[in-house]
Amino acid sequence: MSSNGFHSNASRFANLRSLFSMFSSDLAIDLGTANTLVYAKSKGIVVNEPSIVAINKNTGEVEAVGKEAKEMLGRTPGNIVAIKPMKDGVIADFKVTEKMLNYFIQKAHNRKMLVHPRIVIGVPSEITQVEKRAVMDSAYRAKASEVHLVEQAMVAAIGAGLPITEPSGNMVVDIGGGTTDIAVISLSGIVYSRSVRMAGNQMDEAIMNFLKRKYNLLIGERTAEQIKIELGSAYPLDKPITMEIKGRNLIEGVPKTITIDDSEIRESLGECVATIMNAIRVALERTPPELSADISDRGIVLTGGGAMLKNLDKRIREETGLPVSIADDPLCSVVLGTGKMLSDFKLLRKISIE
Ligand SMILES: Nc1ncnc2c1ncn2[C@@H]1O[C@H](COP(=O)(O)OP(=O)(O)OP(=O)(O)O)[C@@H](O)[C@H]1O
Repeated sequence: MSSNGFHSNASRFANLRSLFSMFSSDLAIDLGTANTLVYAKSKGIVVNEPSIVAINKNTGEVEAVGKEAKEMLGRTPGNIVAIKPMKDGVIADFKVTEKMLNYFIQKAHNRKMLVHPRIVIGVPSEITQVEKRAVMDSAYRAKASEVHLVEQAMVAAIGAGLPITEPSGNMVVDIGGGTTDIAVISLSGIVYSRSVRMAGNQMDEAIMNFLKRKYNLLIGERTAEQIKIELGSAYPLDKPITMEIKGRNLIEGVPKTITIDDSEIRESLGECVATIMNAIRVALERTPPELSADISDRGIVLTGGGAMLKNLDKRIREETGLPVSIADDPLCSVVLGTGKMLSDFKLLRKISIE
């Protein structure tokens, strides 16, 4: 063979290989109520943005997605609406979810139009058949070649590094934006799982309602979330903290600033935290005794953004008497666990829920 022939064969091979890798750029997605994260095989997390889309009402065109759209939340002019297409962990607005998914998939692939990835998506455990279909159809329409669904709590446990393939009990509580997913896992199987529609978003709403009721102060969603993150807690703090809050007085109709402390916000979150505590208690009651013994040794692992609510771990420890730990990177546990499935098809087949 001439050296030219060799070179052209070699370069053809290289082209084929790069074409193949382009087509095999599989993705793992945590399609969350609050945030969508995308993990690309061999690259890691390539998208981590709020699940928000800004749409121009006149043209129907997407104006912005993710971080840029979040900036617009509550500040849009009349012709633009900022939409959160996911509610309670599932699709509330099919069309907008599809647009968002399509945008993030293109972004993950640097806008190479020809890519048809296999996609693994983490969904809440109590998702209905109709909701499952909707998630899958959105991914297929966003040009996926294959779509697999996995339970968020299962992949959160994998992402948090729990030894889920061993014959011993592991308990994970994933507190996201729309749902809290609780699971007891052993031998790669879910022994018990429950998804309650009580998580970060409902905490934001509780703060908004509390300030409206007690101080006649109207605040936006973004401010409520900031208050929760800075001041919110589930158990008394060692050092009390206060915060200045700006909003609109409902009676006078003018901007107003008030100062509140952590105890008031803890009180406003009381019902939300109690609902999560109750779901954990029920999960512990329904766990078979052998696995209960494992859990009392290993404890409960918390994942999801809500796991970072101040002293939530302490509150769960106090009320259950069990060891409680927070995953190293709670906001990324689901996508990291889902990402691991891209190179472990045997485990994926076992845990896939379609
Ligand atoms: N430090 C913090 N304290 C309390 N809550 C927090 C903190 N940081 C983030 N959060 C909350 O975590 C939530 C987002 O968590 P996450 O990204 O895990 O949810 P998600 O996957 O989008 O939702 P879901 O799993 O319900 O679909 C938001 O409600 C956010 O306000």
